[in-house]
Amino acid sequence: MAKRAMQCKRLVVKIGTSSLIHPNGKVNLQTIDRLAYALTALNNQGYELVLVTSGAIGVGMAELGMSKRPAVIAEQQALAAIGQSELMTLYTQRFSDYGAKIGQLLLTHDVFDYPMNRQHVLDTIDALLAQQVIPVINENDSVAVDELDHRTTFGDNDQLSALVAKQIGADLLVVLSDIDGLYDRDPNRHPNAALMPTITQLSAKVLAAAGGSSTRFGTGGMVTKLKAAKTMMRAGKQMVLASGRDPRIVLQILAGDPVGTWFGQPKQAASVSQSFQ
Ligand SMILES: Nc1ncnc2c1ncn2[C@@H]1O[C@H](COP(=O)(O)OP(=O)(O)O)[C@@H](O)[C@H]1O
Ligand SMILES: N[C@@H](CCC(=O)OP(=O)(O)O)C(=O)O
Repeated sequence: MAKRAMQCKRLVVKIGTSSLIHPNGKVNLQTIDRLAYALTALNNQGYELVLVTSGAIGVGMAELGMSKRPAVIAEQQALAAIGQSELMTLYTQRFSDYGAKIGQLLLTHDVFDYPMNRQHVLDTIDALLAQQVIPVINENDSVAVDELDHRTTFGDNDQLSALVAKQIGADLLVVLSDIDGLYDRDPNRHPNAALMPTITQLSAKVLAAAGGSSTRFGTGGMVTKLKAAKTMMRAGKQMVLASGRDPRIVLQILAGDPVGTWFGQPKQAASVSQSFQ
């Protein structure tokens, strides 16, 4: 297969809990290390990038040796408070191993609804990027209760990452998940499911393919990832959904390797779809 034509200067990379935590509940240090390596490599090449990371609750559970996520919201928030600082410690260590600096932003989606708050966030991100510091974003879990229990249709890091990408004018959102792309059915439930490499329209068939999460640590499943794709496509931008098993895949994505599922507008797909002839 030929390469995809990826025109990109500014990108957002989102990684989900299920890529950061082993099935046994321990933190996946190799994934964090490889993510830090890949993003630092891109930073050094001159890309402007932002990391949106989940994992605060998962790392908090690992810290306390808990195997089951508590149902009580305040307990989840307490775990996020514990895990977020540990997560940032791990990122700070690993990024500094490769010579990159990072800065933390904890956001709620509604900051973008208020022009002054929005401007402050955008100014902060711009100032970090101007210093080649990589902004590392998570949802502010002690405030953003909606997302923790998914009682509302909005709010999770898949959609937050798309919102951030749109607001900062990123060309590309890369969503790293525990699955290597969008399938025509949930592959964890249907072994014969087929990967869909290129999506130019979120048709009823595509939307119907998306199920929820079937893992212990993930939350949104494919539904929130397609909502993120919709935000990017409407903004005229691209998204790639790929496996977070080895985050160095981001380097392959930017090199145009046809991995995962590419989402974009039909006119952008002209160059992309040639790769699948
Ligand atoms: N059509 C589909 N294609 C791929 N994955 C799907 C689909 N429908 C549901 N899923 C589920 O979505 C999961 C990924 O979402 P999630 O568990 O929230 O991961 P993350 O923590 O990476 O955000 C997959 O493991 C899979 O079980
Ligand atoms: N903000 C929460 C995670 C929310 C979330 O969207 O999780 P995921 O579905 O794993 O990307 C945390 O850091 O634990």
